[in-house]
Amino acid sequence: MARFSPQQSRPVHATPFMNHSNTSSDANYDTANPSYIRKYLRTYGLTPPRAESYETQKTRCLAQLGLKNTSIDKFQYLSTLRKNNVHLFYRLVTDHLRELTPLIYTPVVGEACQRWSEIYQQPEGMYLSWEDRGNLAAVIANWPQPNVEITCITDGSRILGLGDLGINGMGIPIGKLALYTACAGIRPEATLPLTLDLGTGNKTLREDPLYMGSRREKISPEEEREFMDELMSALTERWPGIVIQFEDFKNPFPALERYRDTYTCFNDDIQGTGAVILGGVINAVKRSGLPCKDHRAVFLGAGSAGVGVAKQIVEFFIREGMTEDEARSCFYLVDTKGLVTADRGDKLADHKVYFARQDNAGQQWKTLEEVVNHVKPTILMGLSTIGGVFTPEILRNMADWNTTPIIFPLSNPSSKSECDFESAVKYTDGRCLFASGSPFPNCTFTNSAGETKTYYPGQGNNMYVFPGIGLGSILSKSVRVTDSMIYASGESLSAALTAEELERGLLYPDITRIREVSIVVTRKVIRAAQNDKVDRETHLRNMSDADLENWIKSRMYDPHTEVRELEREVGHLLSSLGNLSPLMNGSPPTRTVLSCKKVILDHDLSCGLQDWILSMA
Ligand SMILES: O=C([O-])CC(=O)C(=O)O
Ligand SMILES: [Mg+2]
Repeated sequence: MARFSPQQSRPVHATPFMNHSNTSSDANYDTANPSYIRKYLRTYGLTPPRAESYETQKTRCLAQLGLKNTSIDKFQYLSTLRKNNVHLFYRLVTDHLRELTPLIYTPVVGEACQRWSEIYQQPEGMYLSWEDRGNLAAVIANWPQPNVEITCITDGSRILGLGDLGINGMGIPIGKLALYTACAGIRPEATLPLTLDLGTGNKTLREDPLYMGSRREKISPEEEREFMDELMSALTERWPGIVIQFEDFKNPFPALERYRDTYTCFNDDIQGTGAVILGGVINAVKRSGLPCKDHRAVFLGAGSAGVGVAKQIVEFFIREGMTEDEARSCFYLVDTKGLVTADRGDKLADHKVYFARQDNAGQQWKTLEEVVNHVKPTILMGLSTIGGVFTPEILRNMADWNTTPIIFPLSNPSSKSECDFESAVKYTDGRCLFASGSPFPNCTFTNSAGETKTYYPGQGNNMYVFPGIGLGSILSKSVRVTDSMIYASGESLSAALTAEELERGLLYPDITRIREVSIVVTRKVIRAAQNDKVDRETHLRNMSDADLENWIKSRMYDPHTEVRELEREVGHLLSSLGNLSPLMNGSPPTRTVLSCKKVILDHDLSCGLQDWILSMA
């Protein structure tokens, strides 16, 4: 089926779902379409007469966005734009990544999720409930797009650092997949946002009359496993090879362990966050001038992200020549009970055991302050979801102990960040190497030597790697997402900075270059898949790096060329139609008849030759 068929464009839509934002159907009403395209699409007369340039459309959209007073108003405006004109939405986002990603993704998406049931306006993505078990394949069959390549799934049980938001977490899969499209060019209609309604432990939500999910308590882990087994097989049955990203599960380890060897899946919070921080840490360690073995890292937060990040850095230290034990001993994880030690007296969750300290000689440190004073770390990581917990005193101490303290407050959204950029710069006298999960503005600061400078924060957000992990897995047709593919995404990110970015002291590439960076990340992910022999698109193995990058680029959706694609398609159709008349004399070759038949069927043409051609084939 052609992408833009007249059938889809008829004002009477077959199902209400035809309008959801992951279809391109409403782009048929693009005010940029010239009149012959409108006639072909049968939308002529249904939009204002003038065919506009993108510049005009952009001016109008940005002006309208500027009239919205609150972040939620802006979020909703952009959601509606995505629904009404998906290509225009992505043109705007790719042209204004710095300004618009915070509105469609972290941090505003966090507020949108908190208020999802209140602000809900239109269907986007799929919701699957515990009540649907046994019938998941039938429900999934309702999704109107035939060629889904990637899905992002949440059960809403740990949305960013905001806790259990139940089905209100839907903003997250939608936001993540919008970045897959904007940053890595995965076609919008090839993405499926998926939220599982498996109950919620959030009593306030269960009692909220507007809450749109089921009122049950969260199902048991055994029930969840049964549901997930059915879901994984239903998804791959309908879309063989689909890439499955798990997101914001309260306990993400069981699903990852259970499915990582049998499905093309990964967990963004463990692996994506791990890889993106790896990328920033490689650069920060280099910048610090200290060898890996002299680093000591305190992690506040020993959940999925904390452990995921620490493990990626252990791998980096090992690759730099340390033994695994030496590498592991550089890490001090702190949870709500204090430093994670083997003899603390409580039963440690499985994922914490690897990092439990054995060298504490029976002593326990209960608070972050105590641990930090004991360890005097070179690296301070925040994955705790406790806003402001990196106090001025802790930051000052970090600056006393280190020439270039590495400070990464990674919790999202901004309100949960362990400190803001300005405080980090101020209390370390401008010497910190900084990255946060959510964006912060630049700041200008005069240090104790009287030098005034503009400082640029790093945004160590997984948006730098997950688009490339996803695209690399799709294009290489990987049967699994291996550890080396994840590592490669972070390592390639660290090497992607330009000379100018290094000069500015950045740890991550400028966000405006993210599409370019995603191509490099994708190439490295594909190469890692090839090394691990999990790729099924084996003809890519023999391509040079330059050819592979060009090929990746050629496979990426570019919202700016969509109108031209449509013009090409219609041009092709018109010339095919032009070829029909000579066929009336004598019997045409079968190949020509078949191609005409295809044109007719694809485009639902009702021309006079239709019956004749169909009868010949
Ligand atoms: O969504 C984000 O910005 C990063 C992330 O995965 C999380 O905080 O859970
Ligand atoms: Mg997440």
